[in-house]
Amino acid sequence: MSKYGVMVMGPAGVGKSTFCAALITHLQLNRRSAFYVNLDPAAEHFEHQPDLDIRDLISVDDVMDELKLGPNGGLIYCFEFLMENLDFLTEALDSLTEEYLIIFDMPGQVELYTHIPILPRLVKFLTQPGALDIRLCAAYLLEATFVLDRAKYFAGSLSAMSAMLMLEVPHLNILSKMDLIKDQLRKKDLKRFITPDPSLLDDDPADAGRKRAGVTIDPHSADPKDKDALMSGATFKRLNSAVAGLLETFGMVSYLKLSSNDEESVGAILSYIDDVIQFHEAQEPKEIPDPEYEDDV
Ligand SMILES: Nc1nc2c(ncn2[C@@H]2O[C@H](COP(=O)(O)OP(=O)(O)OP(=O)(O)O)[C@@H](O)[C@H]2O)c(=O)[nH]1
Ligand SMILES: [Mg+2]
Repeated sequence: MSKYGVMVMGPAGVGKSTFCAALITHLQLNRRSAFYVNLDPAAEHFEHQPDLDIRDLISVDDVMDELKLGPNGGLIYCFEFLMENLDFLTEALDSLTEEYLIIFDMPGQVELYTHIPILPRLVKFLTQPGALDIRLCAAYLLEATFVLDRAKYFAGSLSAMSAMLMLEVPHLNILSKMDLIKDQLRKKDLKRFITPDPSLLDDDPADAGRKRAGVTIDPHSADPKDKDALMSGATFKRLNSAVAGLLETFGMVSYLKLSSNDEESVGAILSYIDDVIQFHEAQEPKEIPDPEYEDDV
């Protein structure tokens, strides 16, 4: 029996847990079953109590105290510990039927997505045919306010693509917190961010702002405190163009829009999730009770 799941990932504070909560609420309202797995050992508050919680296996505070690690080292240790105790996941997930959407709420440390090969191992374990065999997709969130800073937006898109290449499961990129920017961008402009458009770097409002203010930048400034020079010099521009060119060449990244406080928006993302994991194909047709015959039984 197949199982179905989504792994909600992305940098710190992008709205992963809020999205998980909104998704669970939406599923409940639509009479669907969710199984919420918290894999963030440092998480503290939940709108919906997790059905399975990594904090019941290992506590990041204990790890930091006992092993004298900082928060990021502590998190990596917790994940290595989880990988050595995979029964913790198998025992809880094995009996779930195909009706459930298993929602994995991931931590925000970027180290987890880029520096170490733990996530690909975890995903392989969860999706392995003949074992848990979860049809899993990744939902990678990037905060929509990033589009207001072109360099940040392209760097974020590069991190999304890197996660995509690393995990090898169906992948949805999502611009979260759209409500924060919807009044600041015209629809036409937003389109250029939905699929990263390298020409965005040619009309960076930050450049125009500097020009208007008559600020001249010394791109060769040696003073590391001269952040404006570093972040707008010719070398930085070449780097951003290279990143934008790379994203265009691969042509893999495009975004869906999400406002977690808008149920319609959450529902739309859920239909994409359902589609990529082919959730509906596996559902048994449900028998709808017919009141005419109920009395005969
Ligand atoms: N305006 C707005 N704020 C949001 C939205 N989603 C989340 N937030 C806010 O963003 C902050 C961070 O949200 P979380 O859901 O905790 O983010 P996270 O990605 O789980 O954070 P970490 O687990 O610490 O990496 C909170 O203050 C949320 O209320 C959204 O769609 N719109
Ligand atoms: Mg969170």
